[in-house]
Amino acid sequence: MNNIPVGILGASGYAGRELCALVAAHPQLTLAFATADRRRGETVRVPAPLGVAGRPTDVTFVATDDAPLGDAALVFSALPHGASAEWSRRAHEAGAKVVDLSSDLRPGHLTSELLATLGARRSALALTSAGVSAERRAPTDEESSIPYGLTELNREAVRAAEVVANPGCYPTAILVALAPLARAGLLATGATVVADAASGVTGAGNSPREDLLFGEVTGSFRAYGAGNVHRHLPEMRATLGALGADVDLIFTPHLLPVARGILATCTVPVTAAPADALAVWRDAYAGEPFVEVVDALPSLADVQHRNVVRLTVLPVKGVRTPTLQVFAAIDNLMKGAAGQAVQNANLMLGLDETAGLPR
Ligand SMILES: NC(=O)C1=CN([C@@H]2O[C@H](COP(=O)(O)OP(=O)(O)OC[C@H]3O[C@@H](n4cnc5c(N)ncnc54)[C@H](OP(=O)(O)O)[C@@H]3O)[C@@H](O)[C@H]2O)C=CC1
Ligand SMILES: CC(=O)N[C@@H](CCC(=O)OP(=O)(O)O)C(=O)O
Repeated sequence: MNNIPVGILGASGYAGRELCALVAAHPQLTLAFATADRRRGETVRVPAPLGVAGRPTDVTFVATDDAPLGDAALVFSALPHGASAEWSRRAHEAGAKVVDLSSDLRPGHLTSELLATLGARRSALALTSAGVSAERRAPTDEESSIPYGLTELNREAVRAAEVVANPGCYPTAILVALAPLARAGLLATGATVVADAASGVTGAGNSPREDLLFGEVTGSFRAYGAGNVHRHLPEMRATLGALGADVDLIFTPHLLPVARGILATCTVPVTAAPADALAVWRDAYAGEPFVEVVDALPSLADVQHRNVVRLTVLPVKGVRTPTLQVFAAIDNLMKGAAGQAVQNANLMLGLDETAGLPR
């Protein structure tokens, strides 16, 4: 299958631009439309993604209202949360499969308020009445047919799906780091897992914000969303719960003065320290094309412009409770957003999962 038409909503944003580059260089996809409202009518030159053969391509933005949704076999929505779910519904009703990059459709984010707003979306996205009455919590599999698109954890559901909720960038790094422990039953009930993570500023999108000005960010480093209140906690809690872990998660994001990349350090008390801790991750991700389990501590330079999670694990010395530290690095725009969205789209369209993706 070649020349499969795909559309991109929010194509002028950071994630949308990355999607334009990946789609333009993809061997089997072709761009049906790319939307931007403030920059409607503008033509931009999109370079080929690093690590993927291809030439620069010109992309002309159309207004979101003018997007020919029905022309696309699959639509990526890289719109801000709040706006995205409604456009995902429209794209799906127009006949397209959908990968929604926002938090709107992720587990733990579907609220009764959002579901009420979406109204007709219920049947289109196969949510049952149980989902509509749900308060802020993860819908069960019976309530929602929208898989959480953390591909390595949910591959078969993604392959069969019409609509996929692409994960947040921090959860991609942290959940890939923690999932093998949850699956191996090594997380004690009630244990406290601490995840500290730092992200480059493209994680915040490209809408103007005073706290993201060069002068505010450069040469500095700070936490934000502190007090365990960040928007990504619900999807991480829901996913850990679905993997059988009953733990407390404390997550603190930090803003790093680089353009792209996330490094997450997860400190995890375990029921018993495995003799060869790294083997747990090597076994869990054997054969995974986009997970690199390595001996050395991963850095942002290792993963920038690549659709991978690179991780390692070390036992923590000098503490009474057996404890591991898992270090995971990703590119927030690639495995954390556009790359993983294309990985999911490849599966949904019956293509090779790795097609068009920089490793
Ligand atoms: N940046 C990242 O690392 C990650 C982002 N995401 C998610 O991906 C999505 C896109 O993120 P990002 O690219 O960073 O965001 P940006 O703010 O950089 O881009 C947002 C895009 O949406 C358009 N847009 C904004 N508001 C509306 C609206 N009300 N209706 C229609 N179009 C609108 C913007 O264009 P215009 O203003 O011209 O309309 C722009 O094209 C978000 O949901 C984000 O949460 C997920 C994981 C990681
Ligand atoms: C540095 C920065 O601000 N990062 C963003 C996360 C980006 C992301 O993953 O976004 P969504 O969950 O919105 O899709 C934040 O902390 O809100």
